[in-house]
Amino acid sequence: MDKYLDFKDAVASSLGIAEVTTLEETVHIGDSIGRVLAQKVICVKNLPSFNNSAMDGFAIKATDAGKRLKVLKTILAGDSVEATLSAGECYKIMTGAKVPSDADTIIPIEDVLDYENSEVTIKENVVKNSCLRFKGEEKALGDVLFDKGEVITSGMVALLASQGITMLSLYKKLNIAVVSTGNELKEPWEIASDDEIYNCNSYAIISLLKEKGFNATYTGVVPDSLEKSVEFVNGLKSYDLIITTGGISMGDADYMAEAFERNGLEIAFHGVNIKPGRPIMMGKMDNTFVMCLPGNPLTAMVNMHLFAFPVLNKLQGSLKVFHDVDIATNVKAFKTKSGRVNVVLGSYADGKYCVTQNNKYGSGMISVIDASNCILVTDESCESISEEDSVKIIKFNCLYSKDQIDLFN
Ligand SMILES: Nc1nc2c(c(=O)[nH]1)N[C@H]1C(S)=C(S)[C@@H](COP(=O)(O)OP(=O)(O)OC[C@H]3O[C@@H](n4cnc5c(N)ncnc54)[C@H](O)[C@@H]3O)O[C@H]1N2
Ligand code: MOO
Repeated sequence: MDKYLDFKDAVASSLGIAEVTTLEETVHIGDSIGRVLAQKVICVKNLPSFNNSAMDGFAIKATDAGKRLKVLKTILAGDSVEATLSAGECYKIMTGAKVPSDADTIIPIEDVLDYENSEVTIKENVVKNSCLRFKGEEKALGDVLFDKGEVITSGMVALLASQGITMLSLYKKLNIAVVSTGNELKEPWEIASDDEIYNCNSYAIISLLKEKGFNATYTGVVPDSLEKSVEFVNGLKSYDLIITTGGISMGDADYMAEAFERNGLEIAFHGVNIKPGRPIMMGKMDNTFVMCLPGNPLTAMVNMHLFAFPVLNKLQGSLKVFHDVDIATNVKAFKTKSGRVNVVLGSYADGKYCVTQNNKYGSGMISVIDASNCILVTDESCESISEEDSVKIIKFNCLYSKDQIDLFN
């Protein structure tokens, strides 16, 4: 960790080595929400698949405008119909019902002049084809509905179901190991003395991964021993991704970098010119992506939001890799230290961003993560953000974008 890498280079480098998972599985559309498509989806049923009425009313020929017509029959949604109109006739028709080929216009029931004894008078001004939905006008056979890499939304499920498509090829969910390090850690269900602390990182990270649609397995705490760390890491090689916290800085018990290197890790970077998160390390060990985050709880969570999710999105096969930002008005001025990238915790509501604790908090703190719902990133030249400044923020529950957006303020 001799030289700290530029933030943008670190992001580019981590995304550069992240390869989309190759494993796929077939999943029912009912269980597909938030998952990533591993196939293209082509339109197999015209949408709509027959000409139909958009309103309850009368199906007429536009040339019969102004005439009094006999209502030949009533067509309900689902009825099969044949063209049987004679001169001076029309159909009564319901929303969604098939329009016979001898009618070209629908007049809503509230727009006819009078309707009694199976006869109806049509107004003079009639626009041909009005209130008629044409076969294939929305999507036609052979159209590409979705590309590989789209993340399934409820709107997509509606379209898939409307096509009679129930089973999808999706990328298998990544197999993620979440690891903590350090002899000082006790699990939350154990008794911790005053000299010991509870492991909060693993539980927080797994919860955050779940919030964003990923699954993860907690694989335990690596003790402060190089030998044991090497052995522990060796046992994690079947995972697609390993996320560790702690043991990655310069302390006497910081063994993570060496333990992974001894297991064949190719380091993409170790140390980034950013606060919090300076000691972060990423790399690849054969086909396993490795993220070693600093142990400070605030740093670990902020690094997850900023560094981890773009990589996770790419590994999972999503086309939407990059953070989407929201624009907010800053309500309270605050200072940042120039010469490095800063990640500033804050709260967003009603179009406004408010910095957490005047940006005066330590990386070891835990409560400030809960007191915030977004981050803001400042570049190396930034020394302060003023009241009323328009700022770019990344919400903890942000969406992701296909395009890389400049995050800096
Ligand atoms: N001489 C230097 N010292 C430090 C530097 C540096 O550049 N030079 N960097 C500092 C920065 S920045 C950070 S961040 C920390 C990160 O250090 P590590 O990643 O090695 O983390 P640890 O030392 O193992 O732990 C730090 C802190 O976090 C607590 N921790 C660790 N794991 C958990 C967990 N699962 N749940 C709750 N808390 C955890 C741990 O007890 C420590 O208090 O290094 C600075 N030092
Ligand atoms: O990454 Mo550390 O948390 O900057 O103190």
